Amino acid sequence: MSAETGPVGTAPRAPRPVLLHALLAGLDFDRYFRWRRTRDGDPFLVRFPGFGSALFTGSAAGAREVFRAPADSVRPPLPNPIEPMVGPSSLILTRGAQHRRDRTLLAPAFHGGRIRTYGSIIRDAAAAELDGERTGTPWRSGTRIDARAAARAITLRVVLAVVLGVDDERRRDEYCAATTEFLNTYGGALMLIPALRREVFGRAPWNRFIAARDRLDALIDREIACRRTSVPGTDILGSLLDTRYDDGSVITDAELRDQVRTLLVAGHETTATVLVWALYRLHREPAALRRLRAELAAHAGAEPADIARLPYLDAVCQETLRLHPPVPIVLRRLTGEFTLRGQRLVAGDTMGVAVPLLHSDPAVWARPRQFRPERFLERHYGPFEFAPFGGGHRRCVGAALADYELRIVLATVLGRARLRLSPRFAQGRIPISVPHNIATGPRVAITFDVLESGSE
Ligand code: HEM
Repeated sequence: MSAETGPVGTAPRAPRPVLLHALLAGLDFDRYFRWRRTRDGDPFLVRFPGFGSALFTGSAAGAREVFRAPADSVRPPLPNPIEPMVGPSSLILTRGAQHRRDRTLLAPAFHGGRIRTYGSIIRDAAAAELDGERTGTPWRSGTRIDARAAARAITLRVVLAVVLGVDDERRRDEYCAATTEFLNTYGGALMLIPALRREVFGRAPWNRFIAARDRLDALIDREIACRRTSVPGTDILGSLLDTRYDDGSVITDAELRDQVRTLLVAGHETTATVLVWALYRLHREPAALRRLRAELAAHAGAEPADIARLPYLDAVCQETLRLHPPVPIVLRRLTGEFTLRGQRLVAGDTMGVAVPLLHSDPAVWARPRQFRPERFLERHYGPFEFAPFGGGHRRCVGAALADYELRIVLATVLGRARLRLSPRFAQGRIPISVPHNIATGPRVAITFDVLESGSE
């Protein structure tokens, strides 16, 4: 529900004390959501101080209702914590006719056939990280790897190549530095407390964020200006410059800048987080790791497109996305009346899918807390049971790229290196997930020790 209107009709009230609930959700939202489902059933209302409330469902029946809501009856909630990062023209934030128009422009650049041409770029990006191109330190036995830093470096390299065609070292370094600084200056506090978004004598966190965003925008603007006067290129920017809206007009520079920034942000932290969790889970489950290694060994030297089709590799990626969806909540704000799981909502109310709950619904998933990729070989799960990329008319536009990238990077890393979780992570509790910019990921930096690597 909107903060202004409060609950209507039969909809439940936000639990009190509000701040205590916000604190519990902030400390470990996964656990908080599970507790709320057990206590209140499905759906339940959660209040986000500063952003209003949302009625959440974590069931397949509820997800079906949310994802099937007519496109004109919903829009993204505003204010939105990521708005300063992606900008007002971002596909993530636009609605109605503008969203339809931009989606039609962007979606073809992410179709499966197009994505498959990026196979060698993805494999080379993973290999470059193992060779130590970024750090100067190749993965050799005895090296300790910070999995998030390594995964981010790989996925940033991929997204820069795929979206902007960046393939030379100088430009890559420039973009990597600007994007990383941009992301690092937008911490959890700025994201969740809008009151902090103000300039204070040029020294506040907000000032640093604006300066970093300006630096990244300057690079993007330079790229757009250069491409407008030359051959557009085969990357996603090229395809956006080359395409016209249905009325014959072209995308403006300001809109293009927001879309490019969106793709850089949405397209690498998310995938990087899943890679970290996949490596972590596999190294905690020796049988799964053995089975995957055997499958990869049987297809050593295969083309990326063939690797990406391997069934157990596919199951491992799906099971990781099930247990650790990097975008754990998917929200829709209503423009008219709607009924979610029997609860009446009105215009301005917000409803959402709690993806971790959907992915652990005992009615669908046997032993849901267990990492068991085999479940994806035994049964097909429908789009309202398994929805790491959301659903309906706003389903993640980069899903095919992310799926392809996950499989090829994982295969390249496991094919070239033998790793061991550092002793502190090898046993004990699974780290909790917290928001990192646009995605949630492990709160602590998970590290691996390299036992053996193709770089030696
Ligand atoms: C494992 C990686 C990823 C995950 C789990 C993920 C997940 C999601 C989710 C849950 C949504 C919201 C969908 C909804 O509202 O129903 C979304 C939207 C979006 N994602 Fe992804 N994403 C990933 C990777 C990517 C990549 C690689 C790109 C592009 C390079 C991308 C670009 C976008 C964009 C532009 C949207 C907004 C779509 C719209 O509103 O029409 N994502 N993503």
